[in-house]
Amino acid sequence: MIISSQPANLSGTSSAHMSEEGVESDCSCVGVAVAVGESAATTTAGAGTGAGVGLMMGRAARQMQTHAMEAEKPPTPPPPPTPATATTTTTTTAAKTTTHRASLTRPASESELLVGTGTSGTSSSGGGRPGHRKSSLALALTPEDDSMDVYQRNLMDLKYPTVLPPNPQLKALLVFHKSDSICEVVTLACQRHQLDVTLVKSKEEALETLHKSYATAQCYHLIIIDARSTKGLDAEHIARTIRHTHGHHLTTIIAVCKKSFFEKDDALIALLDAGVNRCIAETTNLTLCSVELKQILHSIIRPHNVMSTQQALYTALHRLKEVVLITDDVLRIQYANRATERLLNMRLDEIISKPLGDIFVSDLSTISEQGKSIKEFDGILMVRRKNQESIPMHVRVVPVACIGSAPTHLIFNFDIPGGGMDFIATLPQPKEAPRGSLHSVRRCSFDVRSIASDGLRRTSLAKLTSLPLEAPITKIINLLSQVQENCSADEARLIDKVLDFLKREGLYSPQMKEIRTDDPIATDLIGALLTGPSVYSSRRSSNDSIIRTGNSTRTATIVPAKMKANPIIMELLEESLKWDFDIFKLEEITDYHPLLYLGMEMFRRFDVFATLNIDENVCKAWLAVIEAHYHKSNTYHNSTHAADVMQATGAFITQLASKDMVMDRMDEATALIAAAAHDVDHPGRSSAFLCNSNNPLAILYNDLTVLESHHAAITFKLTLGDDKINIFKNLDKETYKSARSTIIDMILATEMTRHFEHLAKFVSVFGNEMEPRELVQSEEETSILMRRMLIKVADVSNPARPMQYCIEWARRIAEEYFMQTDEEKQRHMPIVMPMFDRATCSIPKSQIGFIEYIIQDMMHAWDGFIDMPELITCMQINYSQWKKYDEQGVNTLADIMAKQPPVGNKSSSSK
Ligand SMILES: Nc1ncnc2c1ncn2[C@@H]1O[C@@H]2COP(=O)(O)O[C@H]2[C@H]1O
Repeated sequence: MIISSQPANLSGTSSAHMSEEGVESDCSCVGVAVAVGESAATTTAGAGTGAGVGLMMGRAARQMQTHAMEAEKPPTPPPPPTPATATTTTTTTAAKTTTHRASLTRPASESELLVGTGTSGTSSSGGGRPGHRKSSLALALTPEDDSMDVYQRNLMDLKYPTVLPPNPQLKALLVFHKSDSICEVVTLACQRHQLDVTLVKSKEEALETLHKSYATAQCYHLIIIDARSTKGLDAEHIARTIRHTHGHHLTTIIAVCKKSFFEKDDALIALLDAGVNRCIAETTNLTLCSVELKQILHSIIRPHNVMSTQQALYTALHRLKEVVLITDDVLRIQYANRATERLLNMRLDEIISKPLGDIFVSDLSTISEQGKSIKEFDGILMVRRKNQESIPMHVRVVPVACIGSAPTHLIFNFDIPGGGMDFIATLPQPKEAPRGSLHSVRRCSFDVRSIASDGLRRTSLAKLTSLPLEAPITKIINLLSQVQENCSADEARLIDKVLDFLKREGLYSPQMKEIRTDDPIATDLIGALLTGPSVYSSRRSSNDSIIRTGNSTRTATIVPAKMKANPIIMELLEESLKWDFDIFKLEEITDYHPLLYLGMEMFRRFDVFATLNIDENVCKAWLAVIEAHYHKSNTYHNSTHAADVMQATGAFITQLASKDMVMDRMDEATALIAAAAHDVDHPGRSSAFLCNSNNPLAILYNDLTVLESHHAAITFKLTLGDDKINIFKNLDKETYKSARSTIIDMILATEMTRHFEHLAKFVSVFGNEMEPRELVQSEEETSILMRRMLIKVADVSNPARPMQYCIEWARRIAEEYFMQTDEEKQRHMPIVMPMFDRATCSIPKSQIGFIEYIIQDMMHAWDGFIDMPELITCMQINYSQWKKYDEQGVNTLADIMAKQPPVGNKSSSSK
């Protein structure tokens, strides 16, 4: 006695709604996968577009037209089953039990076998070798009889080739609490049908075995659970759990129940509801059990295999470049492939279930009439796209009967009159993975063979695919390509654009075109800051001479200045962590040694002496030497700027700590050291200038990150070059290595050509709702991003300082730019920022541009992270002030300075 479940276990695939008749009908009209020429078999997702039609038609359809109706004839009936003989069933040793093997591999006795063979199914007949399945063709083409000669006969009968379903060695997992006689009979029945049997005794063991089988892609096709009593095993629970286990939603589950269960249906229905496909009654009769099992193999497991073949065909159809639409007999759209979406410029949900009349301008009555009389249509129809544009299409309509003789579906196959596919070319192209990505190479493995005529190329591509290399960007591109498989035409187009950008070089590099071209100051300044020096190289004049900058022989002559215990300095330094700290006053009262004083204060506050395990005097000497290597003649890039950046760094570290984002002591120390040294030996000219003048530094660093490379290198050259100033000398090797790497990374991060790259990365990690630690980045990677942003913001924080300081910094940088322009003019060099000409420059405009393009977003991102609203407030006040000056025509340095109250006692460097 058997109670069958609904074939609910088939749901979840697009083939779910197919009747078996539908499946059989399919065999007459496939061929798409071959026509598409893509690796359909590798893609299982995406084909399930919701169509409930078991019919296919593609390029092959054209040639098939004349045979189409023939194809609708019922398939050739399979020959009757061949009676099995006793001698054909002596193959029970096939089973490879992995668990409790000893109890299962007992060969069946002759008598048992004789009893069991009378009515058993046929697939084990024919002398099949133990553990070896017969030709897959047999199962595929002759569902009721798998002997080779029958297969050949049927193949001859088939007008159109079919796709063979997979035919793996079937594996059965038996979950029996104990190996009693029932368990033995089930085992023997399985072995009789050449199933590879594994026996387990508990739910845990069963799930572990299933997990392993999934992990090794060796899933079980059949699971038989002992459901006779809930004492040993809770079959209902096991079935439910299995259904929720990865890879087992389609596995066939059988429950062996007590005979008495079949008298009241509650228990059986509960089992079926839990995901069991069929309940069978316990029996010690091997024949009965074997027949039950054979029926299960035929009625459940084989259809699953056939269904999986349909999935491959759906995938092929989905990828087809030709437009294929399938309607039901009343012309409601049941299926549309992706080419249809592109043609109509509509999403699938806008197409499916709609009356066909919605997309055709032409009268369709002829088609439906002809459909009823089972004739084909071949002619021109006007198709209406989403934008109401009408286009003529050559349409072929083939009626298909799935059940009975009346057509149940109509297959529409479109192309352009005259065969020109130019129209399609103007639409978004099929979603191929970007060229060059490993994904594209993998997906197009068939194409590789056909396109690459020379074997060498083929081999190298094949090698490429097997390399375990995949950049994160490739992963992103692959993921997006996967998304494209199933999205609407509009979304696919957008993703195309995204992919286009992702494939470009310099992902995070700013694009000049985004800068307003009618704003020459912004164009000049931002262009000079954000683009590499190469843009200027073509403008280099031939008579440029090599100049030497800096003085790298100062080390020996530096004598650390005696620090005066000046109460005014000490009082000022009390405020050294405040955002409105007066760095210019410190510059003045320390006699232009702000870095030494501020540096010592910061080192003391953040316990750097202890962290580096170094004497205070070494630190003092180090600061003095570093300060001495800042050029006093620079109006902006002097040691006051270094002290200012160090002060901002200290303020940020303090704020981070107050927000429970404490940096470790070494990170604090390295951040302060990097800040102090980040512009050391700056020549007061930009990298572009150095490149244009063939400066030795530009030659040394190949025009790349010239100044920042120099600042980092000279920092270590000076530090390691003199034991008296070597602040790292007591660090162990590993700690030193890591500290050095952090300092170099931070100094290099101040290079403005990579400004947007750093900002974008920071925002993508910290601007996210998720906790940074939940993102792909490691903790170390996120802390690197944070440190880079910290020093960058500190470096260009001057527009977010209180207004009088902001204006003074603007004056200093403008003056330094002017001096560069002066020299460029004088030496007939390319002028990097022509607008920074002291005679004509508008300082407010330059500051407005600088804030708008560089500072604003960064400050908001940083404030969002660190929570220092005073940065934003100051920046906004300054911005309004610059706007006001601009409106008032207060442009030159002189005009602006005339409006300011005195700041400190201006030095020669700040005049
Ligand atoms: N207020 C400002 N106005 C214009 N440019 C600035 C200003 N502050 C900093 N900069 C530029 O930003 C750059 C940051 O890196 P540098 O310190 O090498 O050089 C800096 C200057 O070129």
